This record gives sequence, structure tokens and C-alpha cells, in this order.
Amino acid sequence: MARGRLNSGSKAEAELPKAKINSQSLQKVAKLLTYIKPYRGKFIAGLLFLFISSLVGLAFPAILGALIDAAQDKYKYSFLPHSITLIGITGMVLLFGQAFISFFRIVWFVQVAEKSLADIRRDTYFKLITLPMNFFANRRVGELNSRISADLSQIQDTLTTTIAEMVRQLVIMIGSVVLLAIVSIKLTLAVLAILPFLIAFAVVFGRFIRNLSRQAQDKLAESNTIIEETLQGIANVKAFVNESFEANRYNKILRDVVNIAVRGAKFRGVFASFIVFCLFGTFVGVIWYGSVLVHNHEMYFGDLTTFIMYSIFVGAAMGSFPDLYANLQKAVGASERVLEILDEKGEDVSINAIDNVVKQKIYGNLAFNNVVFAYPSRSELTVLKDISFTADAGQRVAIVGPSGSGKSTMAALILQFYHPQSGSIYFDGLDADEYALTDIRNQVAIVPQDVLLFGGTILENIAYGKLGASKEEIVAAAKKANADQFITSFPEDYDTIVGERGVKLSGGQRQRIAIARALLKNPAILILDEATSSLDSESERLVQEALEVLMKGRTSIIIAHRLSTIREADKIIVLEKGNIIETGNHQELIANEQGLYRYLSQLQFETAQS
Ligand SMILES: Nc1ncnc2c1ncn2[C@@H]1O[C@H](COP(=O)(O)OP(=O)(O)OP(=O)(O)O)[C@@H](O)[C@H]1O
Repeated sequence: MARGRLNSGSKAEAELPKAKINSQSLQKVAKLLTYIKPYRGKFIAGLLFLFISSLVGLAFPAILGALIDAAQDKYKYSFLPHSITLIGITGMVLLFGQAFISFFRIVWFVQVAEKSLADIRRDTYFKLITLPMNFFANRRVGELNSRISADLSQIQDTLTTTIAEMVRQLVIMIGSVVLLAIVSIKLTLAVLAILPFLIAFAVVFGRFIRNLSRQAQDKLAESNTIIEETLQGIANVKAFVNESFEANRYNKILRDVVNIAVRGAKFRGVFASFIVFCLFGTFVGVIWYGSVLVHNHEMYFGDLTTFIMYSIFVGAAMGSFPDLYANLQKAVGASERVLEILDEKGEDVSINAIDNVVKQKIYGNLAFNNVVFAYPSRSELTVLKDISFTADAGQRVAIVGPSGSGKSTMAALILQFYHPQSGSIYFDGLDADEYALTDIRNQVAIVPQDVLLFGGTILENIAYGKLGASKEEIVAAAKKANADQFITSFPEDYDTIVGERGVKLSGGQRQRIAIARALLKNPAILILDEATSSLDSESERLVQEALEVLMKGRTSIIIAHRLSTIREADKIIVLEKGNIIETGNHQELIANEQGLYRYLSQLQFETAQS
């Protein structure tokens, strides 16, 4: 019956919203069910075995009744042997047969569910990572991740248990009602007159209680967000001595959780007491009426036992439907959400690495032609307004400008993370749209401001630039990137684990790893997003040296924060509020007394001196 969880603990899938089950939603689910297709043989066999084992289960009340009657030398069923022992043996044989069949149906259902779910998971993950950047800009990634895993678990549960349980309970319920009528039509009518009303009441009241429990769960989820956020930003909490502020915030929300849970508990108490009273009242009534029939010799005692067992079957089956139906609704909702992702249009990247190899070589000539761009998530703010510039193969072009002027956005456009609203980007004189997306990304490398290292060894982290690179190639790249020395100073050398659970590397060391990665990738065009935080002078020298090696022979776009590092650039583009306001080399720009470049240079020079 409605087992609304009213304590504030919550399972992930308990929070999943339910969807309406109608022809439209079922059509969508059917699309997801195509994932079962490769395993349909096992699935159908499992359903068949389930059907058989449920039918066999229906025989037991009759056999138990027959055993009890046989004890009094009464044999009602002609198809059963007229001997207590033989009836007992028949029961045992059926039981064994049922156990045997159940084993296979459970194994097959789990196999089908696991395999098809793995396929859905693989496709969803691949679709997710090939979705355009804009998809991620509008969503909280953590939320997306937990939502998808909860949705997929719900679908998995439904495939492994809910569908099987529904079929089983349906067979048992229909079978039991038929068999009840055969045993005693009078008693059957008495039971059927009461049970549906009781169950309808339980469903309606149960739903009300579930709503209350959902409110408690939502509040609890809100409180968990506080924990998550504060733990992620623990350094901020400590630095601002805001521990008591956070503790109070958390405490307040916890009090709300308790209030809602306690209010719900009162309703739950009323509900449970009423149901227990009515349900057991019904059974007491049935047994009373049955005893009267037995007493008047209108019914055997064994029949009464059989009858009571079938009534319990019917009650349990009816009671299980609301939960099973709710599970099905959640699964439909979950399927719809997973399908939404699967139906999104991903970028043109193939799951087979072989399809992504470079088909059209880029030599490094880059041009922006009247590029206008606004982020799709903030379309009212034009970030780049009519940007035009060229970078010839092998040139170094620096982009400078105040914070928020659009420098990183230009890098994102070169990497084709977004597309300009108007204007074009050209590689070797050809519009970017004429290249395969992977061709561009394979031949452009970025050394970002903040280098993210994956959990794994240093070797694997460098190899990310060229999967399948040999150890010699990796070490050679690390040497050129001035990284070999610090790597070999670790006891585990290139096998040192870095990332969240491994050794923490300094900013300069991480940058040199990123440079080694980029060297290994050997791109035609290089984007350097210079770190804003300055390194100590030794580290700075090592990084700068490595960058010199990296930039040699390639087009380099340097997003510069420290103007001292770009004096040698062939061209400097000064950006302000999305417009190019000056272009030239260092000498030319510094000569412009009213220019922004000269002003910014002086500002940095004075700051450095002071
Ligand atoms: N993903 C995004 N979605 C919406 N707006 C964005 C996004 N990324 C950046 N912006 C906005 O675009 C503008 C330009 O940002 P951008 O990061 O390109 O500047 P920047 O010159 O690189 O700044 P900084 O020197 O601080 O890194 C800013 O107003 C910023 O708020």
C-alpha cells in the first residue's frame, strides 16, 4: 500500500518527478525501448518464464487447502492424487519447478537490463560530451550529472524489477480472483465489495502523504546544497570567518525539514492506524463469515484456508499497484529526460577515433572577418563587435585589453566552441564551416590560464595531447617544456599520480605539463591564455622558455595579461569592450601617446616598480 516515506531520508529516485502516462509519453519511451531490441530473445523468454512461475505460484493455496482437507479424508480436486504424501510431493515438485524457472527469469531480466542500460549510458555520455558548449552554459553541470544518473538508475530499476513485478502481480490478481470465485462465490463477492474502496482510499490519502514527504525531501536537498557549496568554497568560508553564518543558515533549513517531517508524521499515523484497522477488519470479517459457512457444512476447512490465502494475494497485488504505477511514471519521466539529451543535436565528432583524424591540413593562416558575437545564453550583450584581423602562418599575435573585453571569447571562437552571429573565421583562407570540426580542433591547441589535470599519472596527462604517443615522445615533449626535471625529481617519476587525489603541482609546473601536452599535439595554431597570477621569477623563466620552444614555427595567439611578455609579438591587437581599438607592434603602439596600450603599459610598469 502507499508507503510514503515520511522521514526525511531520501533515495535518489524517490525525488524523481513523475510523468503522465499517455500515448505520447509511451511513444517516447518506446523509442528508448529500442535499446532492448538486441536482447529481445532473452527479454521475451524472461517474460514467459515470469508468466509461468506466477501461474505456478497460484497453485500453492489450492495445494495447501487440499493438504488440510486430505488430513480429514476429504478430497475435493480430482486432478490431485488422493494421498496426503503425494499431494505434499506434488507441492514440492511444483515449488522446485518454480524456483528453477524463477532463477532464469531473474538472471535474464538483469542481463537484458544491464546490457541495454550500459548501451543507453554510453550513448548518453557520448552525446553529452559532444553537445555544444552552449548546452553547458545554461545548466549546472553537477546537477545535470546527478540527475542523469538518477534517471538512468530509475530506468534500470524499472527494467529489472518494476515491469516483472507488474506482470507477476497482474497474473496473480486476476488468477486469484478467478480461483476465489471457484472456491466460494459468496465470500468472493463479500471481499470484492470492500477491498477496492479501501484501496482507493489508501491511494488518495497516500498521495497526499507523499506530497508532504516530497516537501521534506526538497527542503533536505536544499540543505545539502548548502553543505556542498560551503565545502567547495571552504577556503572562502574560513577566510571570511563565516562559519557561524553558514551554520545558522544550515540550522534554519534543518528546522524547516523537521517541522515538515513531523507534520507529515501525524497524517501518516492516522493513515497507518486506519488502514491496519480496516484491512485486518476485513480479514476478521472474512474469517468470521467463512467459519460460519464451515460450521454450517457449506464449505470445507481446507477451502477456507485456500480462500484466505487467495484473498491475501489479491489484497497484496492491489496494494502493490500504486507503488508500481508510481515507479512506472517516474521511469517514463526519466526516459523523457534522457531522450531529451539523446535527441539534442551534438557536434560533428565521431565516437570512432579513426573518423576524427585530420583530413584537411591547416598551415596556420588565421583571419577574423567582421565577426560579431554574443553568447547564446546572453544574447542581449554583444561581446565581440565587428572584429577583423589576420594572423599569418608562423606569426605571433597578442590580444590585450581590460578584463571582460572579449579576449577569451576570441579564443573560444577560434576553437569553434561557438559560432559568430555574423562574419566569418578563416583558416588558410577557407571559411571555418568548410572544415570538419575535428580538423580545426585537432590542429589548434590551447594552453589555458588554469590548467586542469585529470586524475592519473603525469605520463597520461601529457599523453592527452596525443593519445597513443610513445613514452619516448612524451619524455621528449616534457624535456622541451622544461618539465622533465621536476617530474624526475618525484620518486615515481612519470608515474606520479596527479589530479584531485594525487600530488598537487604548482601553477608553473601545471603550465609546463600543459605546454608538453601542446607540444605533443603539434598544432598549426596555438592559443596561449596567459595566467593572470604571476609566477615567481624562476618559474616564470622556465615557463617562458618552454613557451618560446612551443611557439616556434606556429601561429601563436597570445592572450596577454602582462604586457612585458609580448614585446616581441609581430602584432598586438588592443581590445576594448569588444572592439579592436588599436593594432600594431609594440614600438608602434607605445608611440601613440593617447593610446590604451601605452596607458596600460605605463600602468603595469608603475605597479611593478612600486
Ligand atoms: N559563457 C559565457 N556566457 C555568457 N557570457 C559570457 C560567457 N563567457 C564570458 N562572457 C561575457 O563575455 C564578456 C567577455 O568575456 P571574456 O572572458 O571574453 O573577457 P576577457 O577579456 O577574456 O576577460 P579576462 O581578461 O578577465 O579573462 C564578459 O562580459 C563576460 O561576462
